[in-house]
Amino acid sequence: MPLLSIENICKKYPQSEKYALLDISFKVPEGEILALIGESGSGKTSFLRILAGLEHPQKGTIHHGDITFLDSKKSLPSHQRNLGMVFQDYALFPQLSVLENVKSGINQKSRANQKALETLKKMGLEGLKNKFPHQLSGGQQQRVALARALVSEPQILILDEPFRNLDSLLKEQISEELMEIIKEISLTVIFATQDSKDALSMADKIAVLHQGRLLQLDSPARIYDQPANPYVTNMIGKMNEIIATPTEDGFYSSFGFIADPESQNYSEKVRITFRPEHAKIKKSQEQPLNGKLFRTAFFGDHQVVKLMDEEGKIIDIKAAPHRSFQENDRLFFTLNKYHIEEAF
Ligand SMILES: Nc1ncnc2c1ncn2[C@@H]1O[C@H](COP(=O)(O)OP(=O)(O)OP(=O)(O)O)[C@@H](O)[C@H]1O
Repeated sequence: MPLLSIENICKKYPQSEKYALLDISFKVPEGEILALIGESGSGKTSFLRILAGLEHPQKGTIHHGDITFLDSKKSLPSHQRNLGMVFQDYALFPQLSVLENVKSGINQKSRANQKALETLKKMGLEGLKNKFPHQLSGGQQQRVALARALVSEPQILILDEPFRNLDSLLKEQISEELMEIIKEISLTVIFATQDSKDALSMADKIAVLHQGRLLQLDSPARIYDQPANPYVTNMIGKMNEIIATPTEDGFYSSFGFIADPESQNYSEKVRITFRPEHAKIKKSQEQPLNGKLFRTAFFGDHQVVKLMDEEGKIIDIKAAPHRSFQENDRLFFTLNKYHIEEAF
């Protein structure tokens, strides 16, 4: 089983004072889909380019099974790493037809035409084979770029923000197609994204990058439920935070009382954090927790209710889409799941 093993990658660009990547180490088992998530400038593209052999770090090693991609003595040329790549702007050759573009992804020239045609067919692109990139929509260009990346049957697929330029409908369609292909051929995939929803829904593991450092690498569920620190928490969806004071049988907060014998384990103020879906708006007013309705935001299949305390602090609660609320209403809620930690 070729395991992709990355150790201690450090990258600093000339004329830059900061490291773009600092001591990045992790492993990706064969067939796993890993999402690299981080805001702009966190180092995602730099990492993918190093993995692809297009950029060289100051330090670090990369092995794929028993093949050395990179160590202190050598760097295997990109075309010998058996990987496919799709970058943000697709990088299709404008002067080449779709067929020629896909053929350019094949190193071995024998049967190149036949292979390229087979790949185009598999991806439903056969009818476009004589068109040029400027005659294609963004979604079609994306598919051609993907066809070119897959035509050589790589073992690793690298995608840099593959859905950035696509509208949400097309994004869903292409990501589903991509998942099907990936499952069929058991590819190892590493994709960069700034969108936590893409990372959570598509990846087996998520690696969170911040200022060139790897903050957490975990399954989507663990990253979501047990973020390692406040940065990861905020990167992956909304997390509400309430500061509360422990008493004998619970916690007092600006949104009311949270009955919980756990409070006995705390003597100082605590931070109570919870996701919007872990609170529930109740019809009954006999709940100790409540807030004034500040605003609702409608998302089709759900709405987010924003409640405010007396000090103007706002929390988000997910609610069914059809429930109607009036601004300034006092709404009562319960907490189903939350995390407690010392506040200071
Ligand atoms: N060729 C370069 N020369 C100098 N600095 C660079 C170069 N490429 C990237 N950097 C710097 O390295 C850091 C990481 O950039 P990188 O492009 O890897 O981040 P990113 O997470 O991919 O961002 P984005 O999502 O905007 O593409 C940034 O501070 C960036 O300015």
